[in-house]
Amino acid sequence: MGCGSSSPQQAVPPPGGGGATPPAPGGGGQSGQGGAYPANNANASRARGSDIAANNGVDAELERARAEDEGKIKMLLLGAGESGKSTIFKQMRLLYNSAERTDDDLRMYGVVARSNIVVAVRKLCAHLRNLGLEEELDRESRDAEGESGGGGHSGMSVRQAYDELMAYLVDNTANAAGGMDVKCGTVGTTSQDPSFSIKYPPLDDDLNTGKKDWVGQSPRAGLAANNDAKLFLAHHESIRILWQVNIHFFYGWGLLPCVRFALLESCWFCITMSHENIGIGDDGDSMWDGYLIIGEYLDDVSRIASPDYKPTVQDVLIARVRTTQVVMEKYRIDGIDFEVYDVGGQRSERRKWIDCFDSVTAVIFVAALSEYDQYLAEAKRTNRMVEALELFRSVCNNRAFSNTSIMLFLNKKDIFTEKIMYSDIAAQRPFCDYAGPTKDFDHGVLYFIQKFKDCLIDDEFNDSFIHNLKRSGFLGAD
Ligand SMILES: Nc1nc2c(ncn2[C@@H]2O[C@H](COP(=O)(O)OP(=O)(O)OP(=O)(O)O)[C@@H](O)[C@H]2O)c(=O)[nH]1
Ligand SMILES: [Mg+2]
Repeated sequence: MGCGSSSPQQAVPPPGGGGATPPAPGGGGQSGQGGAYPANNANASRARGSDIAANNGVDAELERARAEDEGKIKMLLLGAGESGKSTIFKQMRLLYNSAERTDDDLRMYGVVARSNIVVAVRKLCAHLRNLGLEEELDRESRDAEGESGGGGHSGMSVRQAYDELMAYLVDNTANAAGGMDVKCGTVGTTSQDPSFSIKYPPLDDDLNTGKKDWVGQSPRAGLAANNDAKLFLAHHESIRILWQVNIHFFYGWGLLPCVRFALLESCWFCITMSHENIGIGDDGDSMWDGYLIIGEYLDDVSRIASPDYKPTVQDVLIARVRTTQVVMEKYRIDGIDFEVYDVGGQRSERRKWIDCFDSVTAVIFVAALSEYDQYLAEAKRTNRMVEALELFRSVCNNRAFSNTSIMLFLNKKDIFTEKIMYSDIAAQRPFCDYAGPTKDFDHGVLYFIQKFKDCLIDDEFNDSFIHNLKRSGFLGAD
């Protein structure tokens, strides 16, 4: 999504974090070495005395830290990109940290939610066009509008909404600038009405009310996300209109056939081909996660567009921000101190992992079950599940974790359930040895569990360490 390194949690400093800190006065290793301050004997012995006192202080401090460390549980969330680590991290925070998120955090997530919607809608519109479905969109939406009585209070048709979104979100053929009236309708067919103009809102003001937008901008969300959030505010009505005829897709009804087809195709597209081909840049995220955003955010566009909008707990949970820093949260659960670390999973992020490999009590390895037929954002020919297995192998067999418990969390079960209905496991080259029945959840899960077990050199992996996560309560193992 390209929102930059905007995690709201505590960022972890590099190892030996005090490296850049100036030496404490009197505590430096150079005193008494005939350095900058020559001392007489009395001074020298006083200096030695203070050295000893300082050393004792340091020793006591180290001892205290060691004792503290001994009772502390340090947990790492590891796994490939987009496997769901940060979502679990956020879920843990919900369970164990009662502190409210700061307004600064919420503003960041507000920007991210809005930009997530734009990214998903951008992909959807681009695929509708790439698949030559514009005519169908016209026809089907006219039928649907006939039944529902039109596009809502703006009077815009679905096709006009689509054309506006194509122009502003996909093609950038209509460039918006703060506070200027701009024309729309440079692409497409039906919205080339020159009277069709929209006002691009100045940053913090709602288009219609002029009211200050609570979310505004968030430097922590990164430039791209802020720009997309601005686009969202300018075009949320079109997004709503395009979506309203598709409401409740997730519950199995109401989606225009062409939009449903584009959604499914776009998922296949991301699975089987490179994002580059669709010419809208590669945010590195799969359309399947766009699915979730489409399913959960898009029904709520008006709320999210409101100037009073403050992200809810659920909005924060599903907001997708690629992790680019190691972040840590501390909890105290039943009198035991926990430190939980979240890391970025994409290949370029993994070199930062080593910074937190010291004295780890437990690793939670997160793998998305649904990724068996998807390819990496950062290496388009590598199957995501194969990558997860390789990564798991290297984590389990890493000497740094020889005394560490490793738990495997199998995530995105909801997507897996839906996907196996039409994406055969055995049809994927790396998993052509799958001999179970098609469309069978249990056999599919057992097959992948065995694949993970096969990664272990010794066979000590205990089944109780394997968890399937529920979609709605991510941490509930079943
Ligand atoms: N449908 C569904 N989506 C999920 C689930 N878990 C996570 N997601 C979505 O998957 C996307 C990626 O999740 P993240 O938690 O950001 O993944 P990550 O492992 O932290 O990714 P990196 O930070 O890039 O390493 C987000 O859009 C989540 O909302 C799940 O169980 N089901
Ligand atoms: Mg993350």
